[in-house]
Amino acid sequence: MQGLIPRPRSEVAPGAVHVPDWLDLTRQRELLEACREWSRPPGALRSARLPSGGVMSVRSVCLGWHWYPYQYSRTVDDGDGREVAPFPRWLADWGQAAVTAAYGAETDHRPDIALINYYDSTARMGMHQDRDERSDAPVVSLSLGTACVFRFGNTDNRGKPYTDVQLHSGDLFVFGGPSRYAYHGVPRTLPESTEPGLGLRTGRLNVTLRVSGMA
Ligand SMILES: O=C(O)CCC(=O)C(=O)O
Ligand SMILES: [Fe+2]
Repeated sequence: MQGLIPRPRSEVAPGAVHVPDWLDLTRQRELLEACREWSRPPGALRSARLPSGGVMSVRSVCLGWHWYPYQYSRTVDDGDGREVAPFPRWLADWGQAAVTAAYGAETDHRPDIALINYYDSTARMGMHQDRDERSDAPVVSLSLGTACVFRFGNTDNRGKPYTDVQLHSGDLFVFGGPSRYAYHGVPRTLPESTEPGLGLRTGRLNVTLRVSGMA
């Protein structure tokens, strides 16, 4: 939430940078509108099934490459088999600008995967590494709606040491370099904290932009 007290940017771990309020309300609304578009059937948000038999509590849709545990495909292999929706050029531009904002240096960062996750008030995400990409380029994360506790850990295991950060609507988080393969997760959302001007009544959206390293 773009409150009265500005929240400082912070480097949570080397290469892991939190930039509060990176997206102003106009940009947040644009991204929300796009998420709504991407979530419309046949795209439709779905809960991925884990090999363990469990079902993820977040609902998601992908652009560019379709992710399901634990691989990428050009087709929705765990659904109706259709081709994944294209990754738009403007979103790659946002990804590039995000990396520049986080690291303070121009880059030629060109993401080609977006994972859009929707969290209702009970959804969470266990500690995991993002390691199904064949590129060690940074991961860009954008948040909309309800805030959450984002747990950013270490590269060795799911446990401590970790740092809990609150991600609010409009916040950017980038993890790359030595933090690219750090474990991270969302232990809970904070449903009492919404962004009133956004137009998302409940829940949280998170969009991660990634480089597949695949052709
Ligand atoms: O929702 C978030 O902030 C993190 C999402 C995430 O870690 C993922 O999609 O791999
Ligand atoms: Fe992740």
